[in-house]
Amino acid sequence: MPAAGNFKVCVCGASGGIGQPLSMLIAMDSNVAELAIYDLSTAPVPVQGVAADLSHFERKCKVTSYARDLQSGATPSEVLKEALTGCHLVMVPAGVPRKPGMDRADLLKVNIGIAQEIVEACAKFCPDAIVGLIVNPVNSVVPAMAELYRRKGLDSKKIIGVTTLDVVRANKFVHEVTGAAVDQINIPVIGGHAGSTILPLFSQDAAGKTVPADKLEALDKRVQDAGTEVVTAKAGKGSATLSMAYAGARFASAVLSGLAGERRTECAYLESSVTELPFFSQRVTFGPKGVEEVHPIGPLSAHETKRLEAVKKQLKGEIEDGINALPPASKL
Ligand SMILES: NC(=O)C1=CN([C@@H]2O[C@H](COP(=O)(O)OP(=O)(O)OC[C@H]3O[C@@H](n4cnc5c(N)ncnc54)[C@H](O)[C@@H]3O)[C@@H](O)[C@H]2O)C=CC1
Ligand SMILES: O=C([O-])CC(=O)C(=O)O
Repeated sequence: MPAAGNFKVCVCGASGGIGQPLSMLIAMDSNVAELAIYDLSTAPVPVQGVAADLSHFERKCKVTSYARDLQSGATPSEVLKEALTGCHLVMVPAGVPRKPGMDRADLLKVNIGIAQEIVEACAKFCPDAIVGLIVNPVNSVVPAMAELYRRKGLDSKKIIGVTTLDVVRANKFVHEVTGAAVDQINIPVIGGHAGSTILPLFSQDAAGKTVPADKLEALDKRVQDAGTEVVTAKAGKGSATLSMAYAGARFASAVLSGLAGERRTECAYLESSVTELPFFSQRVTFGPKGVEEVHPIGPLSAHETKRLEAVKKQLKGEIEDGINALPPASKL
């Protein structure tokens, strides 16, 4: 593993609403020496233009771009070979966002194919890299892509769903209710990343514990519905992009710091044995080899214990939906 400051990162879907600000924040991370960005030639902004723009930062990071022209017949693997070779971390915000009235699960059919072509290329060209999947529905896409890695004999714990935005939101909302310093709040959010599968553990944080009992349920519900709050406010023009880029950069920074030997802990969704479900989001410590420790859930309040049962019920079905949506092994 290279020393701190010498990592290569690829962002796939870099011209999109999340991809552009995420690429910007990653290019500013002092651990990143090279940033490769990838998108389709049909993206609203040419990815070459995003790279030209990013390459003017007064930062050491070298930025390269890769566009897949759908007319040329080039496969994702052909275009991604150079982008992915030597990568330590691949972030994937490529995919379709939801519109008002849709659930994240409605995106599975289209987004699983997008995730698959990128993850297949990661398996070929950077099988040891951590792959951070932002693309929705995280609850289903991550199990499917981890299964794809497993079938290829690769480490399925390299495939990680980015749920950091749920923690970021829970921290901000607790700050608003309690007035506690926002940088002192760290609410673990466990379970999954859709509706009632999102379970903030207010009882495990000093400020979270002080939320008045009569406000707890509404706060829990607000964290669950925060994505929809943004989708509704954007009125058909997309979902959270800026807060997601902020959260994605926080996740990327934790992974790269860990690889550099400075261990960091974040909540993340991956293959897990902390519950009877095969995939779950919980606190994870990133170290020099990637995922170093998957932490147990810890003590829960009565409200959280009750909610956990509902989380498991919904998440179980969404994990199965993802794995069932993956083409049979022979077609991979
Ligand atoms: N995990 C989380 O907490 C969150 C996840 N999301 C998800 O992130 C995804 C992206 O959202 P936005 O950036 O707002 O969408 P967007 O439409 O603004 O950008 C998506 C980008 O992906 C590119 N793309 C599409 N198909 C591709 C392919 N086959 N190969 C490479 N690039 C491809 C598009 O050209 C576009 O530039 C959505 O699925 C959304 O639901 C959004 C917010 C939070
Ligand atoms: O709500 C959406 O569709 C996007 C998302 O995952 C979020 O903002 O948490």
